[in-house]
Amino acid sequence: MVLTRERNTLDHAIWPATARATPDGDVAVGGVRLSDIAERYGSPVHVMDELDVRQRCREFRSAFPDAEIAYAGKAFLCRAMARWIAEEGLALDVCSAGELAVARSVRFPAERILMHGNGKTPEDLRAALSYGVSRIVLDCASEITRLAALVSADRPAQRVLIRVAPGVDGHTHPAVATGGEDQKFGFSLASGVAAEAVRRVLAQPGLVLTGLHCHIGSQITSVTAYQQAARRMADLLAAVQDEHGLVLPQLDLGGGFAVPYLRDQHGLDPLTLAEPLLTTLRSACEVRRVPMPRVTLEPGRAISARAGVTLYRVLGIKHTATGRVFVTVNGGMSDNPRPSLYGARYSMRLVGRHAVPGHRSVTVAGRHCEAGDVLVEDAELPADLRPGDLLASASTGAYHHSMASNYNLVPRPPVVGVRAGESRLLIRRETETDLLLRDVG
Ligand SMILES: Cc1ncc(COP(=O)(O)O)c(C=O)c1O
Ligand SMILES: N[C@@H](CCCC[NH3+])C(=O)O
Repeated sequence: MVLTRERNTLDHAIWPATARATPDGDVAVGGVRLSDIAERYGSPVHVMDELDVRQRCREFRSAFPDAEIAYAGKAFLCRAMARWIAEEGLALDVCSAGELAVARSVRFPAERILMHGNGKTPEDLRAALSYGVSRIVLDCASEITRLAALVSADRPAQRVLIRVAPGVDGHTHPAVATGGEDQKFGFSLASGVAAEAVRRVLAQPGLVLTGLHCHIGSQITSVTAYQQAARRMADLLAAVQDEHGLVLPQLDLGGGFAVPYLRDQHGLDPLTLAEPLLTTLRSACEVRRVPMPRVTLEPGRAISARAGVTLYRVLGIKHTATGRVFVTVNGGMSDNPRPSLYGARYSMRLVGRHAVPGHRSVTVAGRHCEAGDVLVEDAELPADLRPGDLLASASTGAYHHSMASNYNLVPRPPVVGVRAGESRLLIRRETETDLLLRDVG
């Protein structure tokens, strides 16, 4: 069997750190063959490379040694992930009582948890207070009074940050752009609403303002956008110092650092960002005569995306009258909604066997009842692809399982962790019994 080198290599920009192509056409991640994982746990199945996650955590910590790195749990959270994050010394950003429940179940240190959300419910706030999370990031005026009312007189004041909309364009997909004025997150800096939020928080005895926060969006490649946000936030730090004589010790610049999903795409790695961002912030603080605050960063995707691989079985191959070839797999928009939500592009690779030479461009479609349920529009796959073959999609560790749905009442796939030649179930496959449990009518 002849295989070109190009097709048998793995691009580690998008595949997990431990991924290796095996001589017989398979891929091993964490020392475990993907075809063995599909055999043992069924498909579709998400695979998470523990070492990849840990390495990404270490890269952030060494690029920003003085900063707090808070993993954004919305990208992917389960108990094992929360333990890895805690062990690597990161903090955790949660944005619901549900995410907090996972953190709580592994006793993630409350001192290292921040709670976010533009619409936190009273239940979210109560859960945060009851676990004693170190900071709650306030996002709208009514939340200031709601939280203050929940903080009882006999407990210590709650530390809070204020989320600011800094008016920065991160040049990303509109659905995940959160730095500008015309979106739902935060208090506007330009209109003075953020400065008014500071006044309101300072008037609440149950709340202690410890800093400011902004998050300009997700999948951002521009260092300049982060620099601009840092300057604008330094403006507000200075304004708070001037008006209230208050030095805020923390500045949370959010997450959003891009990762590549295809070999020709660019990401924004922590080492590239660190020096220009911190230099900009330091000099902005100097010019405005405010002390340099402690920086927090909140990477989600940049920690977990590349650790993930999703495996699918080919169910059928269809040739349309227009000449298009559809390869239908046993998953789709319920385990990966990103192509239909953002037009996100992915790769697909045959694993588990060698193909005879010869590739063609095909559309990999999901099993859901939507014409738009397409995972990859233009996958280069072997011409001898057949039903039963196993396909692997790389960079699926962030915003896949966490955004999965039960559309068409298809149970959500399991998540399997791999490390040092061993695999273990982290989240089991959802069953029809699970689905029926909620249906109590
Ligand atoms: C407040 C906040 N922090 C951090 C993140 C993590 O974003 P990303 O996964 O793009 O790093 C998000 C999501 O965009 C967010 O809303
Ligand atoms: N869900 C988005 C990112 C949103 C980040 C959360 N604020 C994605 O899949 O790219």
